[in-house]
Amino acid sequence: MSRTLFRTRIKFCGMTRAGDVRLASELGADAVGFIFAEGSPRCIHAREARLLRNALAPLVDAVAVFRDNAADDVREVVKQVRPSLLQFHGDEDDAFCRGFGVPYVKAIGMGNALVGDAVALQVRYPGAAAFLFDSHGDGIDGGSGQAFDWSRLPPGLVKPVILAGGLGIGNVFDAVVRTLPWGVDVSSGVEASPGHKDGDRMREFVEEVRRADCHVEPDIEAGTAGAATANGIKK
Ligand SMILES: O=C(O)c1ccccc1NCC(=O)[C@H](O)[C@H](O)COP(=O)(O)O
Repeated sequence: MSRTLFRTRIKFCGMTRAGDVRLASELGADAVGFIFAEGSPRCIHAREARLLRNALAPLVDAVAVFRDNAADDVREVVKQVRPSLLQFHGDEDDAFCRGFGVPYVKAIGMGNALVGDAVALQVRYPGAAAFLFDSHGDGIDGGSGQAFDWSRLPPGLVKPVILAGGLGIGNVFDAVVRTLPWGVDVSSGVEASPGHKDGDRMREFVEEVRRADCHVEPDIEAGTAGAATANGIKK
């Protein structure tokens, strides 16, 4: 697809306030994330997420984020919140992730030394709708605000790639131009404090992603270097 016609998808994660959800919708975000991972400062109850979901505009996805939650917890969230996507950050296998009748995204922790190549990931998670690469692993948690080395993204993935981990106003332009992901996911980088988003940062983040979408590297346009992206989609 021509880069000029491509729009990098944006997910704002770790929502805890209806006003932030509403603003995300108005800014043109594609999705917001609700965290159900125990121990996260952004963790909310299914009942709260259900109310937050009602603040979401039509055509914006609600994503429910888990880390090794019990199947009953996931079922309860699916029932109450009706997310359009599930996102799994723990050691869940494909059978578990597929077991709820909702498409899922598998988060891959780039903090781990051994991530596996594209083939290994796709064989391990054949049901995944997309892979989200984040910085967690080796003592680092999801939503850490830490970036990883983007050159470690496994090339040749057929499924869409969502880039996460330490993105913010200062680096998301470079991140998009260098890795050409299907989408970007941010939490800490647009926050005033954990779970409380900063409206100005959210707006600037969207502007930076859109600026990157309009920025066509000559070598990418000519199809010489970097045209085949981490997610295998030529833009
Ligand atoms: O955000 C959390 O607190 C969290 C805790 C446990 C598992 C996942 C979590 N976040 C989910 C995410 O989608 C990403 O990790 C996040 O958007 C990227 O975080 P950040 O580096 O803060 O931008």
